[in-house]
Amino acid sequence: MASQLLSVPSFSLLPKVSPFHPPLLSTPRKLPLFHSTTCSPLQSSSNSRITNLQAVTNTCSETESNAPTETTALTLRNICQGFVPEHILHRQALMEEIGFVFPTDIQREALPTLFTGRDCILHAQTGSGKTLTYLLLILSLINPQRSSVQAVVVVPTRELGMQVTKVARMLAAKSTDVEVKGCTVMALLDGGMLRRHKSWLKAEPPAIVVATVASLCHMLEKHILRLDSVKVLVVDEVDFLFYSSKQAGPVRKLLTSFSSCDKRQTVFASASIPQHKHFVHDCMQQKWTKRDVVHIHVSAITPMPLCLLHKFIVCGKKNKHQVLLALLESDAPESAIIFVGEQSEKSKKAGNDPSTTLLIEFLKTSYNGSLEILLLEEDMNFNSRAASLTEIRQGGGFLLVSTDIAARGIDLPETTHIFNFDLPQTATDYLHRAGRAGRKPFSDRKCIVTNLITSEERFVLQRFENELMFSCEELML
Ligand SMILES: Nc1ncnc2c1ncn2[C@@H]1O[C@H](COP(=O)(O)OP(=O)(O)OP(=O)(O)O)[C@@H](O)[C@H]1O
Repeated sequence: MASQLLSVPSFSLLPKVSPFHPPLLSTPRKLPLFHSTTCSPLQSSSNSRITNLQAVTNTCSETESNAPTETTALTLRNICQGFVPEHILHRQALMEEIGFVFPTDIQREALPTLFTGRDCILHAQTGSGKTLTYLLLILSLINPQRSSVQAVVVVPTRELGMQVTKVARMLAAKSTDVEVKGCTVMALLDGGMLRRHKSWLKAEPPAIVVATVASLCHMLEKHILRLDSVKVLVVDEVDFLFYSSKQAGPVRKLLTSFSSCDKRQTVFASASIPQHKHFVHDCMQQKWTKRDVVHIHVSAITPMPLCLLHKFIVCGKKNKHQVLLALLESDAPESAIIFVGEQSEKSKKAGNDPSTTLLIEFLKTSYNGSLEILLLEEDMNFNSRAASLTEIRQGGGFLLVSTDIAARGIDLPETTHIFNFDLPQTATDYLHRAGRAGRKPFSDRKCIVTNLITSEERFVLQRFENELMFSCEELML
């Protein structure tokens, strides 16, 4: 089994410097373009891999998962029965209304392992349902009768935290037909009202806390929150947090000083784990996880969803706005996100307007379509950021201009088009931006990612194509 998959080209995003381990290669490997057919949701995923590092004693060999062959009728309920409380599985909202009937590949591969209590690294494409995977584990472990924090989910941004909290509350809500206490979920996020949270934590600790790193560490350092009763600690977008100069230190402290890996189940999730073998090794060495951590890698040879079609158009910097307008008219997206690069410090100092502002102003005067134009960027205050996303969530039909703040984890399933008005900095950023579209796990619908580039940027896009193994079709002006 172990050797079978070793010949498959391994996907690995290579950052310039790894916070996990010194880089092995300084330049990205040029990989052949490789396409494979997507796994039907009901088939076992032939390109998924599960690595158990203890079993293979540091060789980082990868074994094909032994997913059952007769999975045709396997439902989420089948997988969760006996682990997740019946009243949650019974809830109409979970199974039918929301449409969570069949498991996605990562849910089918990971849940049985997670239910055994093993630490896991969930490594699967954007929009593949990693959130529901770890939330179902959490619901299988917590006791609503106990008044203590039993699960913590750490996220990189307030926006992602709000989204995860919403899903957790929906799943954990008190059932109407049975006498079972619902679980409380606290959102402990940057920009939140920490004073109110302090009183809440003292009066009646919630069972689940969804937190940004800074807010969580603040509460831990002030001894307002303790992790003694925590059974499961999830770090979502784990690579992003480890690469963030501000957040990496506090995350490590959280994993090793504020709590011990021996006393909790640890789950890491992301669609991109650069140099994942080193990362798994470091997880064990640094005691971020136990030594029998399992790396569950779904769609290892197709890092981006195959329902995404990638295009590019070469244009001059000066006519980018007009080209975008023409694309919006010709493509007529149902909902779209336009990603714009962050303003440089130099440009800020020179007193220039950020590109986001310029683009919003241009669209407001020139775009005649029916989509509502919205803005999301770091420099907005937290209330305006929340308002932008709330407006979006009330039904699609949006044209969201955003920096990379919307690139990680944000789930807007109505998004049909992504426009990279400015190219992202890295292939990993490309993967996450593109992955804001194509987020309906069982849909065949194609979504489009269009890159507006100058002729000098063509080689950068080609590098992304090689690293992420996709190909981009050229559009002519
Ligand atoms: N079993 C399922 N059946 C149908 N839809 C599902 C299922 N599981 C998850 N989804 C939906 O799929 C979408 C993507 O899920 P989710 O946000 O968890 O993706 P993700 O893997 O965390 O992506 P990312 O890496 O971008 O954060 C959500 O809208 C979610 O409701």
